[in-house]
Amino acid sequence: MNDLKYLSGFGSEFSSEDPRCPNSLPKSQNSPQKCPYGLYAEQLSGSAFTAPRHENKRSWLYRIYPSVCHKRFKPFLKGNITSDWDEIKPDPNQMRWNPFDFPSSNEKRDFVEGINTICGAGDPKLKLGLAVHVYSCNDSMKRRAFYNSDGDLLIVPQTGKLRMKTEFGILDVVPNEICVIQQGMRFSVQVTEASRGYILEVYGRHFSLPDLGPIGANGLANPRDFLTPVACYEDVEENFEIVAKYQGNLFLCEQNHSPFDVVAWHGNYVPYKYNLANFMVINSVSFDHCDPSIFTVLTCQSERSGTAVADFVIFPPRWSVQENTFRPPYYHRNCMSEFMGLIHGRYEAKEGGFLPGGATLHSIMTPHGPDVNCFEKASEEELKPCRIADESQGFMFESCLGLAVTKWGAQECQKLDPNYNKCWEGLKKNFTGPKN
Ligand SMILES: O=C(O)Cc1cc(O)ccc1O
Ligand SMILES: [Fe+2]
Repeated sequence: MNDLKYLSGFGSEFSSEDPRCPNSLPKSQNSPQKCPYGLYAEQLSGSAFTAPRHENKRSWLYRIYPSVCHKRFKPFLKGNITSDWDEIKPDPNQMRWNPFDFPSSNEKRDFVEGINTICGAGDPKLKLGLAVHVYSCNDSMKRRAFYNSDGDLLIVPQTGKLRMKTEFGILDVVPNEICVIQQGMRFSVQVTEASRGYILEVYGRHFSLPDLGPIGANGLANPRDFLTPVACYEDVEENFEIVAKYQGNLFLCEQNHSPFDVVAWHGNYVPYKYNLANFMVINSVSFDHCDPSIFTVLTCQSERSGTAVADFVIFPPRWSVQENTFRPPYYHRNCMSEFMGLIHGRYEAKEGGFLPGGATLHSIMTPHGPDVNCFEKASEEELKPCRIADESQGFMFESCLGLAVTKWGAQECQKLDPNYNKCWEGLKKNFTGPKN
């Protein structure tokens, strides 16, 4: 199973049949009196039935058993997932986390047990807001599947390949790729080594591609580079656990068959992956530093136009050519929250201290920008065309909401770097004008 097949496109109407059951998709209707091969028809709705056509999302799944064939849910008390944003007092300080730990080798932890919430805002009950989590695991989910009833998960692996077995088929996701598993979709994560990464969860709308405006019809993340799996069922009648995240808490129920029993499906509500190396980078070729929104891969919009509950932005390898310009990120204060992670390499504004597998949070209006070394180097360097962020990939989850840090993020993970502010302490006074 190494040559997985994928369907290409973003937001397309796809259809897929497992080749072991030709003609398993009903023709020209969704719900025939009897489905081919004795399958059950089941609709998975990702939008209100009545949502406008351009936002209307649903898929039809043709499966061996309908999903309702399961026992009752009970609380599942593992990991540190939460949507309680009042665990600790607010703290506007710049925050930097050292790389998060892998599980110790004498402990077995699967993906769902290994999710820890760092920060977030809003309420899954109101379908508004987001959460940022990190995961760290060393065991595959065996006869266990997970689904999130609270929203969509954008998963950013940092170490280790994830084999995402979903109801729609199988996706392999390696570091420098991302995947999105949308609300309600069942999946199971298989790993082959200690694995770690980041998760952006959005409670409200689904992710969309940013508008391109004057860029034109092509560029940034192109729709054809988004890949969706093909139908691949298993007919296994054994005990399976279904873990659900519901209103910020985990629950577990059992059933006597595999949830990955979908023989055929069609629709526009699907899981997908994207390779960040396919991002077509657009940037300034004259002077000045573009705002990082120019690197937006996916956005989850709020009701306010042009304002995101969460943007997923990357800092990809590229040429830097601006003339007469301080080329790294400018010093700034932002009305948005900025959570950053590093997949590999180094981030141009902070060559030390911000490490792969770690993170930073610069909260609303909290000042930040290049560290002392970066400022001094970039103020003096000869402005030849040069590659930046080569062999590197940083990213940002940027949100219009104020993010609260959880108890795990602030205390229990023990990764906060108390010396983060020192990186700006040596900034000198270079002022040459009169005193008053
Ligand atoms: O703070 C950061 O490092 C992220 C960032 C990058 C950039 O190029 C411009 C603004 C910005 O917030
Ligand atoms: Fe910033």
